[in-house]
Amino acid sequence: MTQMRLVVVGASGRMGRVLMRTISEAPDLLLVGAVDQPGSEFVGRDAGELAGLPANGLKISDDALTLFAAADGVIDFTVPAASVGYAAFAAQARIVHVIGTTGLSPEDDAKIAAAARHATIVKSGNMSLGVNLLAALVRRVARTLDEGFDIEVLEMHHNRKIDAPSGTALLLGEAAAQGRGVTLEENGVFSRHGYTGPRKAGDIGFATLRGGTVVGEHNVIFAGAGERIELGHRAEDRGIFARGALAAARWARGRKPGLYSMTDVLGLTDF
Ligand SMILES: NC(=O)C1=CN([C@@H]2O[C@H](COP(=O)(O)OP(=O)(O)OC[C@H]3O[C@@H](n4cnc5c(N)ncnc54)[C@H](OP(=O)(O)O)[C@@H]3O)[C@@H](O)[C@H]2O)C=CC1
Ligand SMILES: O=C(O)C1=N[C@H](C(=O)O)C[C@H](O)C1
Repeated sequence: MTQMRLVVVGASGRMGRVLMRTISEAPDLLLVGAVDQPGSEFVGRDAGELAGLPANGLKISDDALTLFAAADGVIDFTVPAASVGYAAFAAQARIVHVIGTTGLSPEDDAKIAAAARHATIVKSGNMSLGVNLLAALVRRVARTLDEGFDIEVLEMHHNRKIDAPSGTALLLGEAAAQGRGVTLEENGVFSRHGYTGPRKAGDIGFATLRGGTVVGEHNVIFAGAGERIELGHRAEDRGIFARGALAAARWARGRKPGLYSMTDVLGLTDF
């Protein structure tokens, strides 16, 4: 098969740079475009140099649609409003769109689902193999344990992160809710402060820590009477997210339009 031609949007971001480096190491992938938002100081700069590589002659562009028209896929770790716009462009170009962006609202998700009528979209709050395997384990454990075990999701990230709780924490909370046969909308508790009263049986609690340069740490705690089960994941390097996103792009190539998750990509549906 020919090389898959990819555009990275949010190219100057923490993930954008790692993605461009990871693509340069993959013989089956070709970086054909690198995009930042109009007005960005990085537009016009060499994409290779931005990624810490030798110059590659590819200039950072703010014209996403033109680049999408000549590509097979786009890899997107940006901000919600940008990802919604890029999904519409990907639908116009009928290409693969891998979305790692977190913090999307239900309205954003509805627009992405609409774009998936024409684009092949893979979206996940965490693209790593480890976290998606963890989610499958959480679903399984939650199915076994009853409300005698309180479920709490704890996460820590670097001090530049702008959304909370993390997309991964929500993904893990959803897995716990699914396992228990309930919904996060009804059972999720996202903040506690002041005179809260005792914990309600069946709640799925979230706690958020921010500080330093932590790439991403998640723990799901099942706290019972006299014992506690803890399942966790520590991301040590953003390369795990980039490799997962590129695996998703390869998997989605040639697949019919639709909205897919990393569970589909990794074949964990029946776990
Ligand atoms: N699913 C997963 O596995 C992972 C998800 N993430 C998520 O990915 C997202 C990005 O994370 P991170 O790289 O750390 O964040 P950064 O802030 O470092 O990068 C985001 C980039 O997107 C750019 N951007 C903003 N708007 C646009 C636009 N309209 N077009 C193009 N680029 C735009 C920003 O540019 P500017 O600075 O000019 O605003 C910035 O360069 C977050 O939502 C994060 O939670 C992160 C890691 C893993
Ligand atoms: O913003 C980040 O950095 C990360 N975001 C994702 C999330 O919100 O879960 C994934 C990863 O944990 C890093």
